[in-house]
Amino acid sequence: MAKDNDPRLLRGAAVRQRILDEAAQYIASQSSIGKLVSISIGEVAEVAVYVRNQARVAHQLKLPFDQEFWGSDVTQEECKARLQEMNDDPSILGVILQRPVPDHINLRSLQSAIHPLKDVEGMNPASIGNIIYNDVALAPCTAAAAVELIRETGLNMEGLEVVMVGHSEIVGKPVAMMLMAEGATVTVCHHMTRSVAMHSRRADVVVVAVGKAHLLGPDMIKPGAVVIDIGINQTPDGILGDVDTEAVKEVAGWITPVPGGVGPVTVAILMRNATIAHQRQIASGWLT
Ligand SMILES: Nc1nc(=O)c2c([nH]1)NC[C@@H]1CN(c3ccc(C(=O)N[C@@H](CCC(=O)O)C(=O)O)cc3)C=[N+]21
Repeated sequence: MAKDNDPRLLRGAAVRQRILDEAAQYIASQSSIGKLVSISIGEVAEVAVYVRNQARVAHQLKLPFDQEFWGSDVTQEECKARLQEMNDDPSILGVILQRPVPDHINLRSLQSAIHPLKDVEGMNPASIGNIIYNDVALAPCTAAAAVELIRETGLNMEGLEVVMVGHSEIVGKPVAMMLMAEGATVTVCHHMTRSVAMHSRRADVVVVAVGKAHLLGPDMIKPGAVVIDIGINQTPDGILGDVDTEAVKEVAGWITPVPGGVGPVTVAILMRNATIAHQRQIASGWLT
């Protein structure tokens, strides 16, 4: 196992603390602030882990927090009605809808039902479009966490060759857009890409968000590359990332561990997004 002070490990702790300190300061400066509500539909292990950490950190920050668990038999109409109520509830600051949702639920329709000013994950189609215009202030949390960790290396992002492995709407695509906004040259690989290795081997930075344990091996990166592992795979050996960390860290220049890398920063970004939503609600005259 990597030693704690292994310089090749790009840990999330320092980035997380900076972001949380800023959010805590903002929250303390407000006479009052609404609550962040996290909605889960059905039982999903990695969602439970995420929501538990949201609750813990919100409590530390003194940010009011609520979690709602909707049964996997909930109907689309019931979901939309509840989201509409939340949009109109002044005690609620923002809403995050955990993924995945049961197959019978139309996720995009629900994301659209969360008012953009309460959309703390930036996944309402009206919100995610901002990223195309380089407005990345309020972006999907995991994607923003990956970008913050690349920035932590100190590498100049302009012209940086980045390969994003995975093209999900909540991670892969936002990461690609956000890094392009920083001037990087981004290649996005996915399940139809003929050879991922052909692309990843020439990359300065490889970001992996596929959901396949140890998908990325040491032969798939060039020496000194930055490797950002966004995978959270439940396996009989515990939670593994999408990268074979022990083998890849012998070749990489930096590599984010799982746990201890992107995950903790994701939670911090969500808290920051909540404070940004609050500022936007004030700017829009919703709040005084
Ligand atoms: N709309 C939506 N957005 C998400 O961002 C989202 C989601 N749905 N569904 C579930 C996944 C999973 N996810 C995690 C985030 C942080 C940790 C985390 O804090 N991990 C810690 C360890 C956690 C622990 O073991 O306590 C770490 O990696 O160090 C885990 C999982 C976000 N997700």
